[in-house]
Amino acid sequence: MGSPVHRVSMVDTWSRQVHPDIDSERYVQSFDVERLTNILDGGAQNTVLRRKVEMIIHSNPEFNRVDNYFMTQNERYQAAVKKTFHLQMIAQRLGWLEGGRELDYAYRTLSGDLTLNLHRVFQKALRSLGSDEQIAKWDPLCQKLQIITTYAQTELGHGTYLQGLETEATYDATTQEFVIHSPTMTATKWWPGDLGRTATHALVQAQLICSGAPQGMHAFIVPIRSLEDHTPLPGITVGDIGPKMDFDQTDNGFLQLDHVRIPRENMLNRFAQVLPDGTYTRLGTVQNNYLGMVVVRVELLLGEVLPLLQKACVIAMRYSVIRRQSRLRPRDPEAKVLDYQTQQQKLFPPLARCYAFHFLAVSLLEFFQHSYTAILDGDLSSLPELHALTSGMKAMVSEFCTQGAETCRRACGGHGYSKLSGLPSLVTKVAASCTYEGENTVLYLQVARFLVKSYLQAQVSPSLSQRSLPQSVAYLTVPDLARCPAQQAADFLFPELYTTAWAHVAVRLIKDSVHHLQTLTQSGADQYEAWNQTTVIHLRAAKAHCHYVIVKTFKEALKQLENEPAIHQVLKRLCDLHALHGILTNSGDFLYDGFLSGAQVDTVRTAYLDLLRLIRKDAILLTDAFDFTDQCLNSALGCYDGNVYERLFQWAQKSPTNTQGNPAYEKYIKPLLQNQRSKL
Ligand SMILES: CCCCCCC/C=C/C(=O)SCCNC(=O)CCNC(=O)[C@H](O)C(C)(C)COP(=O)(O)OP(=O)(O)OC[C@H]1O[C@@H](n2cnc3c(N)ncnc32)[C@H](O)[C@@H]1OP(=O)(O)O
Ligand SMILES: Cc1cc2nc3c(=O)[nH]c(=O)nc-3n(C[C@H](O)[C@H](O)[C@H](O)COP(=O)(O)OP(=O)(O)OC[C@H]3O[C@@H](n4cnc5c(N)ncnc54)[C@H](O)[C@@H]3O)c2cc1C
Repeated sequence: MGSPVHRVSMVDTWSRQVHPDIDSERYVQSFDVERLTNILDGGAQNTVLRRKVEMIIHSNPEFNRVDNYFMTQNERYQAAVKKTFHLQMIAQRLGWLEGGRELDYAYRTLSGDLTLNLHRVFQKALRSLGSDEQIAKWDPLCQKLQIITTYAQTELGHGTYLQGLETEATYDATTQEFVIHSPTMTATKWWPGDLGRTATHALVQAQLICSGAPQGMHAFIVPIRSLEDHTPLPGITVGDIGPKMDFDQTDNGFLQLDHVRIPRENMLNRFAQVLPDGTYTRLGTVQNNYLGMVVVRVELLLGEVLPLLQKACVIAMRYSVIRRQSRLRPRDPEAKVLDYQTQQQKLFPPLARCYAFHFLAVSLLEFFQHSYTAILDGDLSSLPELHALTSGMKAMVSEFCTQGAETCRRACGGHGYSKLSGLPSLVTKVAASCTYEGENTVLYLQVARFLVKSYLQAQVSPSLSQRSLPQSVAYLTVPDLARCPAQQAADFLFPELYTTAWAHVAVRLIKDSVHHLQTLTQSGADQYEAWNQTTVIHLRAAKAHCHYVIVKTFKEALKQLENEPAIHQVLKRLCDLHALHGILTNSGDFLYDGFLSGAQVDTVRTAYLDLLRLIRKDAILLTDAFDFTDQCLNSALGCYDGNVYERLFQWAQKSPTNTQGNPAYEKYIKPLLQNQRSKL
């Protein structure tokens, strides 16, 4: 078993006693929590390493985060720079490499406290879009922080529609340079992280113009600040975009370029290049230059988005066994709020999603690693499926993590509204993930486009396409059940059954979306108008497909755990809950064509409610298994020991509003009172 000491706060020396209400949740363990942590970490040796990294960080006062909630935007930024560079020094001393496990664990531990996230995005884009020589030149500079970089794609006028970007990169063959220019106000780069005050170089996505002809979006490395004193270079106007919903630690910035000249070698040229005389050559389509985004979408899920929901679940679950409110029976003591079925209904579906999304992200990463090397070598055959999968999964995971985090916040009642609970900042952070790296609706529609193509391919030659269709849509050719055979609640607890049910709904909705599209085009609408008039229908189909992929992946992950019965049992319950919750919240889609009857939906609900009861006894252990330290959670409600009220009270005392007197009294209240008194 894992040592609880590791998880207990090291900052609050007064609280060493674990609250009996949370202690009792850990008495009887129906599975080995430590083993589940190991599984989530990808092996026991990783757990050991992660904890070692956490110890190094937590024992270092430079990384203290207790004052975070009381800082201004400026203070947060400065603290983040300080911590980021301190971490880099530690990493250099201990030999932690970028991309290595130790630094990844350090980033996880300090998530939300560091800056230079876009420096890492730049590196991923460089490795995807740069030639081997370009990587060899720029990557070491990035690694040693000799240059600080950002990824500058979005403009004031365009974020989604990359073909609409206005920044120009015009090739001048006489000097063999590109002239990078923002021709309009709306061409101003807007949003890139680390740009406002920190970066020395930007990867600028711009429309390439060669011999007078536009060639679409390409990536250029542009120096923007002096390496001597960080002042903006000639032709560069740069600054911070101002207050945001969150991400105070990040200097999201703006950038205007006035005919800035860079050498020809600064265009990233793995997939396209400009020869000295201005001849342009390209491998495949211009969309290959979007590869950097695909990479980041995959890595975001496990690295950034999912931990936000996991943390929200840990906090809300722990608080819910400490918080006692009302009585279940008149003579009982007040009940833990987690014992109310409605509280379980709030918290257990997000908890189940934490696990579903974990196994999804692991499987997606495997698929990605498998196809990425081939793509870099010029074999682009897996790119359409990779793009569709990463787009869909990024959209669904961020959508449900955002929804789940807000549900957790509200499940904590009034205290969930206090920043000291940690929940508001989790909610506002995760909300951004629905927008950055591709706005979710837009990404779902990319999935829909892929589904329409795949469906049509499957129709042309079902037997041929059974072999040639990408694996994630192979189910489009599998003979479908018209009616669900399940009758009893227990029948719905077969992963094969509910995966088939989701496949049925996805196929029907995809077929329906294609039908509507074709009906409109046959009635005279052009293909673009027909597409727009059916996008609401396509969106639904894309979401059903994503549900199917996630349920199927969870089912397959369970299969790998069959030799660990206790863990298998508890995760199977979560998988069942996840799938059945999805059916219940989308029951119209299952009822529509009679796949399920009303009576069967009732039976699904019976099975689902039973699962809530079963999961209840393991709920705290299932969140303990995420193994976040108290420092990492930084929540007065979510600490391992459950001493919620003491901590909330103590933390509130640190507020400057309590420690710095009340200047408003001296300035406004006192004079008014004195004035009134003098008139009496
Ligand atoms: C601690 C927290 C850290 C937080 C860090 C946050 C950092 C955030 C960074 C950012 O946000 S960077 C900016 C991200 N921006 C985006 O993601 C933009 C979103 N837009 C797009 O991805 C694309 O423009 C689009 C929406 C996919 C559409 O592009 P376009 O209009 O050019 O293409 P289409 O006409 O729709 O499609 C043509 C063809 O190309 C295929 N395709 C599109 N994208 C890709 C891709 N990435 N990879 C491969 N293929 C792609 C598409 O499927 C079409 O194929 P066919 O159907 O014609 O076969
Ligand atoms: C916190 C944060 C950090 C960011 N960091 C960076 C960064 O480092 N670098 C960078 O380059 N960018 C960054 N961005 C920008 C981000 O990538 C874009 O905001 C995002 O891609 C969405 O684009 P947009 O803002 O143009 O939204 P829009 O596309 O204008 O979306 C507005 C609405 O229009 C809808 N819409 C748009 N197009 C379509 C369509 N074709 N069909 C149907 N509906 C459509 C959307 O669904 C949405 O409802 C960041 C943004 C945030 C919030």
